Amino acid sequence: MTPIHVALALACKQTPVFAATRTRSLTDCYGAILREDVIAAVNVPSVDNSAMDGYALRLDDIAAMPDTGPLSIPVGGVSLAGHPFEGNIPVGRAIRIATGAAIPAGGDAVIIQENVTVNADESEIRIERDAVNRLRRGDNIRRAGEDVKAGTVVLAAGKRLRPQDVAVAAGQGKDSLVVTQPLRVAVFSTGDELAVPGGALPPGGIYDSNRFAMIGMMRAIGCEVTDLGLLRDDFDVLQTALGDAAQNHDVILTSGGVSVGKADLLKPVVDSIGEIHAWKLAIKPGKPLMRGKIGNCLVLGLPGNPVSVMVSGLLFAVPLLLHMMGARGEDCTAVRFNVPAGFALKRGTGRREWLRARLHRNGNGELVALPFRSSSSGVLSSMVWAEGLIELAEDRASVGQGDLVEYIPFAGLQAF
Ligand SMILES: Nc1nc2c(c(=O)[nH]1)N[C@H]1C(S)=C(S)[C@@H](COP(=O)(O)OP(=O)(O)OC[C@H]3O[C@@H](n4cnc5c(N)ncnc54)[C@H](O)[C@@H]3O)O[C@H]1N2
Ligand code: MOO
Repeated sequence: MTPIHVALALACKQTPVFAATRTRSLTDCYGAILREDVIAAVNVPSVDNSAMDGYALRLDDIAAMPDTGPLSIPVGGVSLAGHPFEGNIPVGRAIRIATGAAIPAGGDAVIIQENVTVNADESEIRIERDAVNRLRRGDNIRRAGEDVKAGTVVLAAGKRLRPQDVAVAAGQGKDSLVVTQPLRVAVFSTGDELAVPGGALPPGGIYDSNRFAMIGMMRAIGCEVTDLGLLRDDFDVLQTALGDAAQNHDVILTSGGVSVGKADLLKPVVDSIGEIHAWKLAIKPGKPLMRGKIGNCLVLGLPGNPVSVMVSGLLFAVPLLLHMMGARGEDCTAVRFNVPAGFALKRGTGRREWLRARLHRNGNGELVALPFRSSSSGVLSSMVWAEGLIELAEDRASVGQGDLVEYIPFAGLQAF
């Protein structure tokens, strides 16, 4: 059995980054993998501007005014966002200024309007002495380039584009970006005991749920999914289906049929028309995971148990596919943090294990991680109950109450 980090590193090494890219308009880029560096063309903000509604002042003029009592300063003009005050601030004057408006030449501080009193015809402001004393150079001024400096890389190739990333590209005047073309992923389930949802359930049967977990995970990472349905445990059926799918897909993702039973045909089928690279991982759940290739098409055979299909999908298939799409390291790995355990357990070592978990505030107001009542890989409702996973390293033999455990919130995984 191979540790998952070894298997994943090897799989990434043996799986080239998908070459096909395309230029998409910004609103079609959410969730896609950026394949170009975006270099800032302009400073943001483009000029020094005001962070607040108020009055732009020349502090040297103020220094030359009486140093006791309130100050009365005539208003010499207006600077609005999109309608700057032209020229220098006249000596001894203040300029009324709006948030986002350019600081007029000579202005070196903005006093917010709440801190001044304006006379009836708005021709003069009065500033109390304590407010005068608090004035500092640069107050409420956002400097040109303070957010983004022209010439710097604002988005690096390999980034999985979130709303803020797309927004920053827009802030640079871009209306499109070069992103990875969606991977074409064929998905199917295998198993004679399975019935298609919507149809009748034969005695002893079970509805095919795995396909819907797989399709959801693939869609969530931006793949173009072909749903190939449910296939019987039959060598010829599987060979034909896999062979056909490999012709026009980049990835085939299947569930079931990868263990060691007689009906577990995925491995011999892939062997007969392609190659097998690896098929047993030191993980729980999800141990019998098959990775292979038919022509140029990557084949991932996930184990049939419903929790196994999700856990191995989230922690192996998804990171591998993101790597294929050109995602950079941190966008392929799960976010995790240490939390005290609200439970205790002993376990056999050798496999990395994920418990379905939730964070819970205990009697002392402390946040602790709690596992689901069952760790069986057949209990899909555990995934519905859970809000994340507790990860136990291969060599961890026990967890005591209050010991730190690694917690991966579902939101920290890429397929949510
Ligand atoms: N002798 C051994 N038996 C098993 C081993 C082993 O090492 N030696 N590994 C176990 C582990 S761990 C897993 S995981 C499963 C994986 O087996 P398969 O991938 O071949 O999956 P199946 O046998 O087809 O199904 C397992 C289980 O999951 C249910 N299932 C399958 N597909 C679906 C679906 N689409 N929707 C809902 N449920 C599904 C199926 O009915 C079985 O109950 O093998 C163990 N056995
Ligand atoms: O690997 Mo199996 O997935 O433990 O149930």
